[in-house]
Amino acid sequence: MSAPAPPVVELRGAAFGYRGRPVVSDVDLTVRRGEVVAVLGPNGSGKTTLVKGLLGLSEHLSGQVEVLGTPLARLPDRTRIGYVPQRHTLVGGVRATVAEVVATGLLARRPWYRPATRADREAVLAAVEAAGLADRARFDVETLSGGQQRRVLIARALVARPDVLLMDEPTAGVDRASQDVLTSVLRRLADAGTTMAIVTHELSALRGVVDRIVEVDTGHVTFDGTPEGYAVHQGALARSSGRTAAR
Ligand SMILES: Nc1ncnc2c1ncn2[C@@H]1O[C@H](COP(=O)(O)OP(=O)(O)OP(=O)(O)O)[C@@H](O)[C@H]1O
Repeated sequence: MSAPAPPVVELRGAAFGYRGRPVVSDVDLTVRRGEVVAVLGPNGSGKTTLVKGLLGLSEHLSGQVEVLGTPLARLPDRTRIGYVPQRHTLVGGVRATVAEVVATGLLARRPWYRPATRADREAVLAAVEAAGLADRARFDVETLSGGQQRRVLIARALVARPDVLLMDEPTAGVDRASQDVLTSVLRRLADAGTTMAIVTHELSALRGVVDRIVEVDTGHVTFDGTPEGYAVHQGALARSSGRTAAR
């Protein structure tokens, strides 16, 4: 058997929250290179707080958090983590093309006043293409659908070639056809070996994309295993509560 891939994200007894109050706690979680993990759970269970904790956007209150072997607080380069936030589209007063918005994903590495290099432009085109938007690169983002705008945000997160991509409900709130396109983009990224943690309520949209499921309930990880194992876990829960398993 080959050795397991190296961990990209490693949490041991970690707690995250706001203003000193934990929302998620006792989290033990290892995400290895190339894994695609779905983070599931009821509304308000702490999924977003957990993901934001890896970005320094919620407070890290206790336990160990390492990204690529470096404690989070000492991580020198946050562009190693890509992030697609929840419920965001790009409407607003600023007019910009798809390529321009995606290029802003490189600004954390390159100050705005230094001209873009050829490598930067190639990285932008590669990210736009990975998001299935090659034919829209020169379009104003405000002319795009909500699902296409979501893909612009995925491209913006990808352009700095992060070691792990964190996404908060990437398929929520878009119509079925856009959801299918988003799913195929995520599948291509997974096939290319992109490490991803995806918060979602729509596991069915990610069938065949995720290879592991982490369930968060009332601030704790209550399941961590394969999609098949999760189906068994849900069935057992339904039986123990006297309900028939949802089909
Ligand atoms: N900025 C904040 N300050 C204080 N409390 C917050 C903040 N953001 C979220 N919370 C609280 O943390 C708890 C968990 O919220 P969180 O958004 O992490 O849950 P979630 O599982 O992602 O929910 P959903 O599925 O609805 O997005 C909630 O009680 C929420 O009110």
